[in-house]
Amino acid sequence: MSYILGLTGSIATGKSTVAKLFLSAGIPVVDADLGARAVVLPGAPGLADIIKHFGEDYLLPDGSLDRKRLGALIFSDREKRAELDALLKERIKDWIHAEKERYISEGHELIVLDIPLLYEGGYVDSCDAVMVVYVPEELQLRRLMSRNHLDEKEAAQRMQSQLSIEKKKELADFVIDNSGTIEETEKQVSEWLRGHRSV
Ligand SMILES: CC(C)(COP(=O)(O)OP(=O)(O)OC[C@H]1O[C@@H](n2cnc3c(N)ncnc32)[C@H](O)[C@@H]1O)[C@@H](O)C(=O)NCCC(=O)NCCS
Ligand SMILES: Nc1ncnc2c1ncn2[C@@H]1O[C@H](COP(=O)(O)OP(=O)(O)OP(=O)(O)O)[C@@H](O)[C@H]1O
Repeated sequence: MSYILGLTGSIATGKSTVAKLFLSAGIPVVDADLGARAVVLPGAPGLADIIKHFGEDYLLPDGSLDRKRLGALIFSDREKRAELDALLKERIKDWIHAEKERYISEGHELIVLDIPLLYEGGYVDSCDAVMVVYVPEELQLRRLMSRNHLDEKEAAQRMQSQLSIEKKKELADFVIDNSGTIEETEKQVSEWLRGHRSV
């Protein structure tokens, strides 16, 4: 039986950083953001749906999705975001499910599902437990502004498009505090692994 650990947080709290630590410990990670990109590749039905709904302005000259433009639209408009979610949700879910099943069939003892919208998207029942990567909101805002080169208003809008990190921390089975150094985060993940590797 595989143990399915859901890994989440809010935007820029450090999910990818923690996912890399699991990967380097040899644990398979299903990355929902990769799935979200796969379903809108040129030729994929997800991209056709987006263009039909939002228009050809959201295509780059090479035929790929203009992610920057679509991001600017959906992070500043709740209704548009709900429309995009409705177009992609099931396709992303199917992609995640297929990846999870592939790793289960390979007999992995522990499989991590790295899903930014794990709580919002209704993935809790797909996991045996959920780990939340936490930083206080003030630090989240600073890291998001710096990583994505956003001003404070744009970064705050993106944070508000998800359930707050404080709420996710309350819901979590396990919390990794990523407000210190990467080494401190690594220590918490190693400790968790020591306690759960043979679950
Ligand atoms: C709007 C898009 C094109 C912007 O692309 P961009 O390359 O700028 O951002 P990227 O995909 O790397 O996402 C960055 C982060 O934004 C957050 N995010 C993405 N989509 C959403 C959303 N619909 N609602 C809330 N937060 C979101 C996630 O934390 C994600 O990790 C893209 O985010 C997208 O297609 N979103 C819809 C798909 C989705 O729901 N993705 C989340 C996977 S569970
Ligand atoms: N412990 C840390 N110390 C300093 N910087 C960090 C730490 N952890 C992560 N970062 C930085 O913070 C930013 C956000 O981290 P990361 O990309 O892992 O977040 P994420 O939760 O995966 O984001 P997203 O929701 O957008 O996928 C990155 O620029 C990363 O390099």
